[in-house]
Amino acid sequence: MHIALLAGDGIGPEVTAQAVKALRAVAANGPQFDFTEAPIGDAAYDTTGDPLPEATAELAERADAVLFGAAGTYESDLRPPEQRGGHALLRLRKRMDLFANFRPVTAFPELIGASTLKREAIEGVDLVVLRELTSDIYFGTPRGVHVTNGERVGVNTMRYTESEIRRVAHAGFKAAQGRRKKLCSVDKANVLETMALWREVVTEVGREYPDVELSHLYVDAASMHLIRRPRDFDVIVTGNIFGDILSDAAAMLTGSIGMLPSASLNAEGRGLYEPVHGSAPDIAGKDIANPLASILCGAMLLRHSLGQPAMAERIETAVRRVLAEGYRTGDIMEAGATRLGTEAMGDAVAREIARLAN
Ligand SMILES: NC(=O)C1=CN([C@@H]2O[C@H](COP(=O)(O)OP(=O)(O)OC[C@H]3O[C@@H](n4cnc5c(N)ncnc54)[C@H](O)[C@@H]3O)[C@@H](O)[C@H]2O)C=CC1
Ligand SMILES: CC(C)CC(=O)C(=O)O
Ligand SMILES: [Mg+2]
Repeated sequence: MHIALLAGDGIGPEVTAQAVKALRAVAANGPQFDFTEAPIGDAAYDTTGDPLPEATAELAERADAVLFGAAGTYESDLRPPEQRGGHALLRLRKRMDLFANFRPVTAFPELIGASTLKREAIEGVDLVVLRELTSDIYFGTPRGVHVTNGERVGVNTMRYTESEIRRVAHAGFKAAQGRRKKLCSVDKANVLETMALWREVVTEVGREYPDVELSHLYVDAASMHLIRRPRDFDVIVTGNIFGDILSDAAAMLTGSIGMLPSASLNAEGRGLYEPVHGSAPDIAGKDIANPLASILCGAMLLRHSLGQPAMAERIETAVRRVLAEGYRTGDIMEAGATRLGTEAMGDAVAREIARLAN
């Protein structure tokens, strides 16, 4: 089984190295994985002039699955889009048609104390943000900056076609059917025509899933309810920009953004697995980033792309055990715990995986 490894920028290479460690540990007595590395983001732009070289895109398309780190830095974010590290990821998502981005938000009991929120609010939180990933204001045209009446005008276009909404809605209802059968669609239908269409189409699709309880929230209120009563949510389906923002907020229910993995899937079930966090330039190169989001991406990859649910579970159990033993990276540190660096946390998880195999 062939995994394309696109580590990218900042903490991307540090955390994906730990995910690879976990995947190698879990495969020690079973099918082996071949990893092929390829450049993406600033690292690729600096050497090839393109943040998404054609060879990288082709490798990602050919592989059984893609393990991605993070792309972009604050410097490259200010360049024209085609030179930005982060833009490379948008292009790859579009090219592979990875429209369904599943972002599970699980409050590990061991980490309740690491959250800034009250225990009563987050105990038992288990929800999924399903973010549409290939359309919306991130891709709509016209876009750009032009001069009108002597001043600069920035333009982006929020745009959704009916079929784009329909397919992600189906993915949301199906995901809810496999869970607690509740789907909350988040939009801004009171102000945006795009989002009025979103609500209409999700409601239509909902008629095909009478066993799923459908609710709707506006994104502003949803962000409040998500923090106030997170346990009420099962699956949240939303557009690209709202899902981007809501999932970072939801990360704090788990203690840290360093805990959130994600799977970006297309209609054929092909997937790219990426932590929800970015390249974190403020902590890059210091061996302090939390690798658990990336390691948990490895588990999602095994489950969704490689058909290895037992192996996926072994990685997840190992993560839980390491947390139960009191090991923490700085972002989830609490009194009485043992602080580990990125590498040491990866080693601890790999060790636990090996123990589980015996
Ligand atoms: N998927 C991707 O490749 C993404 C790339 N980006 C890019 O990353 C760069 C930084 O963006 P930010 O807005 O600062 O978001 P970020 O997610 O990289 O960092 C936000 C904050 O969370 C912390 N953090 C993130 N991941 C962590 C981890 N694993 N362990 C411990 N702490 C962690 C960082 O230190 C920082 O304080 C930008 O250039 C941005 O464009 C941002 C989001 C996603
Ligand atoms: C494409 C990324 C740079 C934007 C982001 O924050 C994300 O996809 O979560
Ligand atoms: Mg984001």
